[in-house]
Amino acid sequence: MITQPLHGKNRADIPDDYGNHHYSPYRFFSAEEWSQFRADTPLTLTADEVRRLRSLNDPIDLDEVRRIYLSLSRLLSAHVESSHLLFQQRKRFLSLSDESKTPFVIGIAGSVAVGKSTTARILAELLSRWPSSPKVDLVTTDGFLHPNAVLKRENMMDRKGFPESYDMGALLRFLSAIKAGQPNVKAPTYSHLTYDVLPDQFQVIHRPDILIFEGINVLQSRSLPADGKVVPMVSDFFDFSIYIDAEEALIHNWYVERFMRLRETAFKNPDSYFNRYSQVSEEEALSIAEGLWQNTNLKNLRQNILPSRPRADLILQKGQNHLVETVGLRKI
Ligand SMILES: Nc1ncnc2c1ncn2[C@@H]1O[C@H](COP(=O)(O)OP(=O)(O)O)[C@@H](O)[C@H]1O
Ligand SMILES: CC(C)(COP(=O)(O)O)[C@@H](O)C(=O)NCCC(=O)O
Repeated sequence: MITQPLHGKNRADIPDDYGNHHYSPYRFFSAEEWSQFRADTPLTLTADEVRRLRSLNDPIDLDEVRRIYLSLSRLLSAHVESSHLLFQQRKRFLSLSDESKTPFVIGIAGSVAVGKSTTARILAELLSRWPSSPKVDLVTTDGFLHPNAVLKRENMMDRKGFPESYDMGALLRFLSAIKAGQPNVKAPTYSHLTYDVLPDQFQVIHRPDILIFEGINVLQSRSLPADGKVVPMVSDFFDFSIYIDAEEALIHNWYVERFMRLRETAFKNPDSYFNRYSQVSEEEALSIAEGLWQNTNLKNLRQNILPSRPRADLILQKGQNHLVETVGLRKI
């Protein structure tokens, strides 16, 4: 783990597991250095609200919001403001009068169990409390998974989360409608309880100022189709993107710990897809969690998720206890 001050340093100067390149497109900061950039950004969340927003097994508290999220909120505020200015300038340049501003889209990527949902919810809440009171919506990509019936038919149940398990067409159409400023855009939803897409249940997104789009696949590129058609990537629709990172061994622990805690809580619900795992022995449950991690989530992390990290504008690198230790910001 990095202990020396990082301020202004290129990652290339620091020997670590990101590789020893001569040039790094990121500037890395320790959490303490990063926290200084909050300047006078006010803390608008209470300890209770943070507790309500965090996911199971995520110990984030007000200190972490102060250390990491206030600076991030300030940085995002600068990006949103400059995108408004650029929009106005382009409108003048093109002599347009009727074009209206479309949502600022923030993508959040990272492994299963790394804590994307907590980050997404904390950010959504902080951003919506800016003095300008922007309308902030949050959509997760799991709603765009193919239903279990399709995954089973295609023999892909152990590929849930892999690129082919999503309805990419629907996902790109959704983002395209959002960026086109369309009203009442429908996003499909997913239930972790039933482990399936919820048929006929949609989230309606009506012209937000900011959309946070969170999921393991949001920074992945698509392989070019054989017919040579040009297809957009999800990240083409992003104004800013964040990758939540941690060492494989830590995420592995978090996944298994969460599974064992869900066994004591959500899995006990008779409607839970995993209900049977609340009834097996602890040893058996551990081996099931281990199997899901090794055969699906770890493979996906190595093959598809981690390779998308270099596309992020910002990398939040977590250490023990889910706390962010290093922040990498892409150089402009
Ligand atoms: N089997 C499950 N039952 C209930 N909730 C779950 C289950 N798996 C994951 N979750 C919850 O779903 C959310 C998303 O989890 P995940 O996709 O692993 O991403 P992350 O941990 O990065 O937020 C988290 O809040 C997690 O606690
Ligand atoms: C639904 C998920 C793919 C996460 O999807 P996301 O919201 O990031 O698009 C993941 O929670 C999952 O179900 N993985 C499959 C293996 C497992 O049950 O852990």
